[in-house]
Amino acid sequence: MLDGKLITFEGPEGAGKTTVLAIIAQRLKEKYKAILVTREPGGITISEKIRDIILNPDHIEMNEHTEALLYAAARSQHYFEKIEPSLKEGTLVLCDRFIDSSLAYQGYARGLGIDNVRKINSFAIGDKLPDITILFDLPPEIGLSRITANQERENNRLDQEHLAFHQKVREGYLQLASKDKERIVIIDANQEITKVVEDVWQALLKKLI
Ligand SMILES: Nc1ncnc2c1ncn2[C@@H]1O[C@H](COP(=O)(O)OP(=O)(O)OP(=O)(O)O)[C@@H](O)[C@H]1O
Ligand SMILES: Cc1cn([C@H]2C[C@H](O)[C@@H](COP(=O)(O)O)O2)c(=O)[nH]c1=O
Repeated sequence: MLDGKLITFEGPEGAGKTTVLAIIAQRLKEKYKAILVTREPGGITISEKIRDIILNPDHIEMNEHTEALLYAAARSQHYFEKIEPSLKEGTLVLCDRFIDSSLAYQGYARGLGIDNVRKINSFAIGDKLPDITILFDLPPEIGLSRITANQERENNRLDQEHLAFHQKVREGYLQLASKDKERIVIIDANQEITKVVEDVWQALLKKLI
């Protein structure tokens, strides 16, 4: 059996990743038998528990090294318990955030250094990278205003960071994309949702054919 593919959805807060991923997953189900939708940090019991620790807004004392290590620990368990076995069964895995979040948030915006965060992740999951990454790009103030308007969304510890931090996250992502044009496709997320969905769909079709 052919191995599946790992497709990751990345971008700053409120970029529309989760909303668009759900619509794209529905469409892909018409073409592919096996689709798995998952997320980071989380996706399985242990990693969801780590998520609760990392994102708890009361944990303001968490230092940036602990934060980076916890994201990597959650990823290791998620990858080996859920993602890798699914890929081996030929499943198309759609993951809401993955390693590029750690590189952009912890490596670039927190200032730990992209290479240091790569090393932690290399210990956690080896040299695994997504096959395709969709990067939702938009000015952070627009993403943040979207999540503030969404009453149902829980406010997490990273949402509370100042605008300059979220601007750095965006810069970090764009820097990663400029160095890996083959894997990372930038989508303008500051458009009507239907247009964003269509752009993501076309990008995926091109890569999956
Ligand atoms: N293109 C869009 N235009 C306007 N509003 C949007 C658009 N895409 C998503 N939204 C709205 O913005 C909010 C955030 O969307 P969503 O949760 O999908 O983003 P996200 O990238 O997953 O965010 P986060 O990573 O912060 O959880 C939701 O209320 C959603 O309905
Ligand atoms: C995987 C990962 C995530 N983050 C940050 C990005 C967000 O602020 C939260 C996750 O919340 P979401 O609503 O599920 O998007 O965690 C990070 O900093 N580093 C990572 O590796």
